[in-house]
Amino acid sequence: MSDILDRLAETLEARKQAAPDSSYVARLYAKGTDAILKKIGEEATETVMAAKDDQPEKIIYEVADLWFHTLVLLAHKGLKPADVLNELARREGLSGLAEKANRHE
Ligand SMILES: N=c1c2ncn([C@@H]3O[C@H](COP(=O)(O)OP(=O)(O)OP(=O)(O)O)[C@@H](O)[C@H]3O)c2ncn1[C@@H]1O[C@H](COP(=O)(O)O)[C@@H](O)[C@H]1O
Repeated sequence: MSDILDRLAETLEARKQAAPDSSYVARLYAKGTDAILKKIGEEATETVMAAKDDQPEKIIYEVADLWFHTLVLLAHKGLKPADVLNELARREGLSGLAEKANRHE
C-alpha cells in the first residue's frame, strides 16, 4: 500500500512545477494552504455523513478523497507519507512496549 502512497506523493511533488491551470493539484497549490485545508474540512464532513448513512462504498470513496487531500497538504508542507507512517510505527512500538510492561506487572 505504501507503494501507492509513494507514487502518488511523487506525482504530487511533480505538480509543484506544473502551471497552475494545468491540473487539479497544481490549481490547489496555487490557491494556497487555506484552500487545501478547506477541501480537507469538506471531505472530512462528507466522510462523517457517509458513515452516518452507513454506506460502505460511499465511506471508502470519501475516505479516499480525505486521504488524497491530506497527502496534498503534506506535499505542500514539504512532508511525505513516510513521515506519517513512521509516526504510526513509532506509536505501534510504544504500545508494544506498554503491553510488555503490563504483562510484567
Ligand atoms: N487521487 C486523486 C484524487 N482524488 C480526488 N481528486 C479530486 O478531488 C476533488 C474532490 O472534490 P469534490 O468531491 O468536492 O469534487 P469537486 O466539486 O470537483 O471539487 P472542487 O473542484 O470544487 O474542489 C475532485 O475534483 C477530484 O477529481 C483527485 N485528484 C487527483 N488524484 C490523483 O492525483 C494525481 C494528480 O492529479 P492532477 O493534478 O489532477 O493531475 C492524479 O494522477 C490522481 O492519481
